[in-house]
Amino acid sequence: MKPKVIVYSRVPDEVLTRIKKECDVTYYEKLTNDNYSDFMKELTEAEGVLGSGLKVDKQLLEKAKRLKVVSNITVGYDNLAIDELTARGVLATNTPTVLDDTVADTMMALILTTRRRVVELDQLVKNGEWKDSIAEEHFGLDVHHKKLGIIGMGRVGQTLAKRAYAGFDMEILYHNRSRNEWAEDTLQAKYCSLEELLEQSDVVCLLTPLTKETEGLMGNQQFELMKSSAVFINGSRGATVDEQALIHALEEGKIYAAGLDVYKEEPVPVDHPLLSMRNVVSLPHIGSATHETRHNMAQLAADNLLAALNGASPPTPINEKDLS
Ligand SMILES: NC(=O)C1=CN([C@@H]2O[C@H](COP(=O)(O)OP(=O)(O)OC[C@H]3O[C@@H](n4cnc5c(N)ncnc54)[C@H](OP(=O)(O)O)[C@@H]3O)[C@@H](O)[C@H]2O)C=CC1
Ligand SMILES: O=CC(=O)O
Repeated sequence: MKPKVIVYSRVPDEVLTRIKKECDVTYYEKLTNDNYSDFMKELTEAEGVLGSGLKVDKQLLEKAKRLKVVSNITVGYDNLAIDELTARGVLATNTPTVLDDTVADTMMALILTTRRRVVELDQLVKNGEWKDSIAEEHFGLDVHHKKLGIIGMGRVGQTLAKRAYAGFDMEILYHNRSRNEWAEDTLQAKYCSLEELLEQSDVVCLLTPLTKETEGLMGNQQFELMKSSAVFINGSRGATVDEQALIHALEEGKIYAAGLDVYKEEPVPVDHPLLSMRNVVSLPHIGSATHETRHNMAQLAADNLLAALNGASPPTPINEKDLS
């Protein structure tokens, strides 16, 4: 008998067909209030789930007695209670590496749009406010030859650093808990304390995972250390930033602008104060959202799911080594 699997996010037809060849699939393009109770019923029999964004915690796992694998179609896995999964012998997998270039491109886009005021000036043209040659009040700030400080110099961080160093002649600073020798050797990246990085950088880009340690990592004290001409970019998770502190820093001119792909609450409410600020560029969590990359992520998630259900080692496991 084929193993029962739930795919709870939209995946390309080709990927779904591949999973269906080996599994008995229940497919929800997305979970909603209307289908959630059906999903929970299916979960009691499921051996595998595949999708993005589902909060997999103790409560949910208590209902999912037959579960063998949770295949996340994201690299970040702060939605998964890894200790609970491991304690139950459930394998968790994610989709690292295949999205690095696309997410780094998104971060570069936020850096350029915030410093060069691209969105604001686009609005000015479309509103018919371009009456004369643009004067100083609309000038932006350079990106090239400036200092880029990356908090979280991992796979995505170093892919961004490569672009900034080779394409924009930027000087790279970074802060991690451990050293990234590749970035130091190849990009002359300079390892800094968080405080040094914040004080010196013209662009601060946050790319850590969301963990107990990184929750609220950027607060009043941290924004206070930044240059008033610096921009802050968040590509990690919304909860790594105290949003009230960010609003305060922007209102008081303590920083120049912010480029955000992630928010504490997603979708971010339309009346959120950050959305009414002229110097905030806001994206709807689209770091990896290109056709090509989302396709590759879904393929990798399917590879992980099918390997785990076949008793093989999945390509990108999270907790495999902790399962006995
Ligand atoms: N906006 C989007 O669409 C996307 C968002 N992301 C987010 O980016 C995150 C990073 O992805 P990826 O680069 O693949 O992950 P990696 O694990 O490769 O990199 C994470 C980096 O963060 C550092 N880090 C972890 N904890 C801390 C800490 N407490 N203080 C300082 N640095 C820390 C790690 O270094 P060390 O262990 O030495 O501290 C590591 O270098 C994801 O977890 C996800 O949240 C990723 C893809 C798309
Ligand atoms: O936020 C996206 C991810 O892949 O993590």
